[in-house]
Amino acid sequence: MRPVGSKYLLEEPLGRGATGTVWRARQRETAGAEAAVAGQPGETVAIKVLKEELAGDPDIVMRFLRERAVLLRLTHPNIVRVRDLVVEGDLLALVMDLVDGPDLHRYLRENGPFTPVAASLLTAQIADALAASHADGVVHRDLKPANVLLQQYDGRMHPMLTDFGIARLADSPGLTRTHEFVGTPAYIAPESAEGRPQTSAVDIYGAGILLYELVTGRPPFSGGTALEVLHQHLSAEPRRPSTVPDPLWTVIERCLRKSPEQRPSAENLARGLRVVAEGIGVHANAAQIAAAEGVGALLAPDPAPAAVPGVPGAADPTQVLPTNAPQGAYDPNAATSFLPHTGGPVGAADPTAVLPNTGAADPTAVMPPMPQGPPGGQGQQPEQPHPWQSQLRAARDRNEQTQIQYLDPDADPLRRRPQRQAARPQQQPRQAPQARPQRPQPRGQQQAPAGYGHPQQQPQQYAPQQQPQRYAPPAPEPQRPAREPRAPRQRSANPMKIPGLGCLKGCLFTIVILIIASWLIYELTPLHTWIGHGKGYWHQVKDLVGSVSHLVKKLGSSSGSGN
Ligand SMILES: Nc1ncnc2c1ncn2[C@@H]1O[C@H](COP(=O)(O)OP(=O)(O)OP(=O)(O)O)[C@@H](O)[C@H]1O
Repeated sequence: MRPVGSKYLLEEPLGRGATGTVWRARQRETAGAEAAVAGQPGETVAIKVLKEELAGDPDIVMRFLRERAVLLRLTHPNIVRVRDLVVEGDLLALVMDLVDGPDLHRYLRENGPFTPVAASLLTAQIADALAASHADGVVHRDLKPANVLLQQYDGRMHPMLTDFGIARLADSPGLTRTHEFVGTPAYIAPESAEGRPQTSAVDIYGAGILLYELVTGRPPFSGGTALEVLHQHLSAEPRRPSTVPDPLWTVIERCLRKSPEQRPSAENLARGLRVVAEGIGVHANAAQIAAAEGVGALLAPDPAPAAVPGVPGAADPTQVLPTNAPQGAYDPNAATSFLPHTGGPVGAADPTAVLPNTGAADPTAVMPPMPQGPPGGQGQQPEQPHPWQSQLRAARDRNEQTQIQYLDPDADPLRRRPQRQAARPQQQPRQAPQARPQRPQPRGQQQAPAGYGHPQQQPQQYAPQQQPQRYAPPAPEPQRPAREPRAPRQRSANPMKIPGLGCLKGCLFTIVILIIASWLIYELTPLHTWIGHGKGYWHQVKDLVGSVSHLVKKLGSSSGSGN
């Protein structure tokens, strides 16, 4: 167990995000006066320990300290309370109330979409939290289901917005120097994607995406890469799913307006959603139905939206399309990313939309600093590729160089033995493996949080977005089984070993057989009386050998004298 400051002990990690790791922790002693909640020894809390990249930046530490008061004073029934901030050496940590329950992203994944009524009521509470924070001048900027925790009490689920101010902290001058900003591509408002000035309306856009995801199970904009998703935020209109009632669609559509000035205020959003929930419920009366149908009139924009101070590139309306592009199938629920800005017009990013496929990128990665262009990017030569494009190209080139291809073992120069043979036709690269099978979704009745209406009759199973066809490295060769230790060589049945004789062994054996056979024939037949006149076999053989050698000698001497 690791101590955090003198007052807390980290017990076990609850999860990891882009900005840090959240731990279940225990209070050792009562916190000092600087904490918003003193707490009691033994009390369990949640502590978000910020990443070293953040904690190691003096600008961020300064901002952390400056924002302390804002973070500690944000209290609302639908906001996870920050109890204390710990700055100690290179450690920055936020001590929060521990929420006993899943986050909304996990809940959706496990239970499928909500009914329109349940989705409206849940989002209304999130809008309440936003209204309170916007009134205090705090913009969340990273609204997404993973940042909504579902607290369970009294058998009900109660949404609690967390990670308030984290985006704001991470967006300190320390990071803006590097032309980066914080966000999650599936939930990023168009103005954030373009690096335009941001206001509290970015949270309304996030609420619209979240509401859409609650009723359909997926966010409205998807694509193969983060860049594609961002393009859609900028230019595509969300498609209306057939299951969404008219009044609810009016609310979603207004939240997802490209122009921030046309989105409702958080307060009006909360009110509108409650009117919709009443009007689309099965027990709605005529007046409620009529009110829901007229919800558009309630969704007035905020006349004085809270501005996001010090947004990178806020002064540069030409900055477009940031992405850290997890280049591979894009996960809409990827963690918050630090996204580098690009310069150049929107269209300039089009060629780079075909991004090199580097596989699953670490969604928590902080992109390397981008070289600074001229202030505002205004003076940039149109023909010069933006550093971001150059970086993409370099990554693509690297990829091409290191492309993995199946190599026929016979064609492998490291394995091939020098031998003459006709050139083989080159083997085709192997087919990419089939897409991974989808995880089986939990079946059975969907359980909506109590208090949010009944589950849908036919709960739509949440399914991850269809991943587009993409290059996949070939399947690794199946691992060869480890070679069995070689079995001791089988000895021949004939234990006799005559070194150097080789196949003569058989001849020798044949001669022995012939000798034995001739001996038997000589002894057992009348041959010995006819030929040998009673002499024994060996005697006869000796005589025979003697007369043969005599004959050979005689022949030799006669041929010698003849010469
Ligand atoms: N106060 C809390 N009480 C209990 N669990 C929490 C609390 N805050 C966060 N968690 C859990 O910790 C995990 C990580 O949280 P974190 O906010 O770091 O991740 P995230 O929101 O998924 O990522 P990102 O930083 O990209 O927004 C989540 O699964 C969340 O459910």
